[in-house]
Formats: sequence, C-alpha cells, structure tokens
Amino acid sequence: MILMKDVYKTYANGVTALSGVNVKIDQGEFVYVVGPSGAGKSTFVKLIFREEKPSSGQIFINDINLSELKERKIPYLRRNIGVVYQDFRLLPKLTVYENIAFALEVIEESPRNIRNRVMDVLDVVGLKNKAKSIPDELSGGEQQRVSIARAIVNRPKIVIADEPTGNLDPETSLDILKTFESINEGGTTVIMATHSKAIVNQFKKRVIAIEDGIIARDEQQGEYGYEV
Ligand SMILES: Nc1ncnc2c1ncn2[C@@H]1O[C@H](COP(=O)(O)OP(=O)(O)OP(=O)(O)O)[C@@H](O)[C@H]1O
Repeated sequence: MILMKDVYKTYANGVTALSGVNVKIDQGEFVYVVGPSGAGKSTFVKLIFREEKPSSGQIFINDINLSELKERKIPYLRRNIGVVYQDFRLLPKLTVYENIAFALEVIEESPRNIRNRVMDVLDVVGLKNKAKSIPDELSGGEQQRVSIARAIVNRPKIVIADEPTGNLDPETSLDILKTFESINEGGTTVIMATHSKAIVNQFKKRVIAIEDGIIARDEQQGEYGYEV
C-alpha cells in the first residue's frame, strides 16, 4: 500500500509542485497519473521511490515511513520499486541480457538465479531472441520493453513508469501498455504518469488527475479528461 498524507513539495527555487496531496493506492492497483504539463505528475511519482522528499506531510510504502527512512536504507526501498523512464536509460555498451542482469549482480544473486530470472523476464516482455543485441540494434518499443524487464527482474511490488510511451508511436505504445497490464495481473502495483489520452481511454483504470499541484480527480475506470 502507498499512502500520502497531506503531502507538500516545494523545490529549492520556490516552486510548489504539490500542495496537500492525500491518496491511498492499494497493492495490485493500476493507476494512471494525468494532468497538464507542469501540474506535478513527475513530482508525485518521484516521491514514491524517494527520488524526491516531501517538504511536509508523510508518505508510507507499506509500513515504511519514507520521511524517516535513513539514506543508507534507500537501496532496500528501491529493490521493491521498479522504475521505467520515458528515455529508457539503458547502458549503451551492454547487451540486453547484461542490462537486465546488472540489477541482480549488484545485489549479488547467484549466477544461476541471474540467468533464470533474466530469461524469465525477457520472456514476459517477448524479447528472448534479442538477449545478445545492444540497445542501438533495437527499435524504441523494444528498448522500452528491455527497460521494463530490467524494472521487474527484482520482482518489485510496485512499478512506476513516468511517461513510458512518450517517445513511442501509438501502436507501439499500446503494446507497452499490454506489457504493463500483464505485469499488473501478477499482483504488481503499476503507477503510470502519462499524456496519452488514447491509452487512458482505451485501457480503463483508476485515474488520478493532478492540476496545479492538487488532486483534481480520482476515479475508478476514469477518463483522460483533457483535450490533446
Ligand atoms: N527539480 C526541480 N526544481 C525546481 N522546480 C521543479 C523541479 N522539478 C519540477 N519542478 C517544477 O515543479 C512543477 C511540477 O513539475 P512536474 O515535473 O512534477 O510536472 P509534470 O506534471 O510531470 O509535468 P510534465 O507533464 O510537463 O512532465 C513545475 O512547475 C516544474 O517546473
């Protein structure tokens, strides 16, 4: 469960990105975070994986109070949260296999476990045949699927995606959405900040709309709700 209680975030330059956010997201939910540019969507998702800290208020991930989490404990939190970015962020000189294995090598999994788990997640994202390719040899959609595989290889409870289809064409975006859906069906919470009206209106989920730093709407099976 993710719980935000009266969360405010003001950046060092004085910009207030979130004001008085209260929200609860249960384990296994699929949530879109929508809203105009600059409304606070990225800030909202960054607070969950402690990329940013709230200026006031409290955030809990299950029983962990992020405001009280010591810096040295942050890596443990991050093992339970997979993150997918708009620009993929793959290591260009490593193969697909190595990009994904890297996340497990740093936590010193056994070589056998690493091999099994990397091949399992490549299967989930449909890229077993690309294990030896480097990112440059893949399409944008394939690169994003590698970054999703990397995000889930630790078997996190939560996957956060900040505009994951922003660099992809509409058809590829729908494929990526289906990949997130199948991950969600396995019980993983998925939180996706997106500008894609097509996705939000086609694959109906909970919609949290942020406008000017506040939650303007929070609807099950919601609509995108903005003109594009
Ligand atoms: N690191 C930062 N330092 C200062 N201000 C920031 C920082 N990050 C974001 N902001 C400001 O906070 C506000 C909210 O930004 P945020 O990135 O959360 O919005 P967003 O809804 O994700 O926007 P977009 O859809 O354009 O990505 C904006 O006014 C932005 O300029």
